[in-house]
Amino acid sequence: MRYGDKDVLTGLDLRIEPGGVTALLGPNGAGKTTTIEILEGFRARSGGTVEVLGTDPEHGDERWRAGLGVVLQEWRDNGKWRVRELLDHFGEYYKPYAEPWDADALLGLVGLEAQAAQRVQTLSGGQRRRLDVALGIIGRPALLFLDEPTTGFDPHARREFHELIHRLTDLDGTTILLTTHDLDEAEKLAERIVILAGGRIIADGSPDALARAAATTAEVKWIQDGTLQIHATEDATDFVRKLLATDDGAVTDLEVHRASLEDAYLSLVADFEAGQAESAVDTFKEATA
Ligand SMILES: Nc1ncnc2c1ncn2[C@@H]1O[C@H](COP(=O)(O)OP(=O)(O)OP(=O)(O)O)[C@@H](O)[C@H]1O
Repeated sequence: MRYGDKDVLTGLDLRIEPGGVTALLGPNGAGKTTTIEILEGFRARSGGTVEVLGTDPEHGDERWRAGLGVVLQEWRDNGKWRVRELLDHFGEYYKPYAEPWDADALLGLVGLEAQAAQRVQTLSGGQRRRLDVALGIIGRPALLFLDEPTTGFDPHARREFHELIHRLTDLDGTTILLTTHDLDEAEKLAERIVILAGGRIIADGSPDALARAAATTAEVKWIQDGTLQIHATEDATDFVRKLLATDDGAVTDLEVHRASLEDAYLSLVADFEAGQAESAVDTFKEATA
């Protein structure tokens, strides 16, 4: 994908099997929204091949679109509608292609029964987001896209939303692709995490596999002659053994810190924000290779 003369996605190669939750993770501006907009058929790509539910999104017809659920980052339309009426109305659109959710059953699923008769514009942020999800799944999509679904949520609303996502994945075998820049959220929700940075995928795997891969580098810190020393090593035990064998008592305050996936990811984001995209990607890849 290229905007003007700026390449935003370069060589992104991704295949997602049906079922489960995949999180597309990456720092601000990594290209997550661009990627899912291309997959949703909302944005024309500059090149490459894309197939979603067996169809090129650029040529997807209404039947194809009815198989997708889309929850965009933010939208504020339909404020005057009442919640249940809006769901009934949207459900009608799906009838030629699918048996849509019954509005009341769906309100129960997303926890908005008490707001059924309320106008959309009077909902809280978290309630509005749950309505967005209800609208996204009302046609029982095979594939649901969620773009940064919990941005702006307080911790309680975030936890409730995570429970909702878990309930959804148990239903109808819905496949979910969500974007987030919150690693913690990705680890909680997804079976697979795909990290996008610098226009390409720099890590791809289960949260456990990525965490194990990232934990290979350890940081050893100590004070010697009043000066803080830091050394990164893959074999901390061997390094420490050699250090202490030669220290003559000058080494104090020895600490070994094993890098977590979060450490590797946070340093990637910090380097990105400092404009050091290339070296950030290389360091992260070394840590998770
Ligand atoms: N319509 C556009 N025209 C020009 N550049 C764009 C356009 N849309 C996005 N970009 C640029 O493309 C890059 C990727 O943007 P995108 O919104 O896909 O990132 P993102 O990973 O979703 O970021 P965020 O986490 O901030 O939402 C950014 O550098 C952005 O400035």
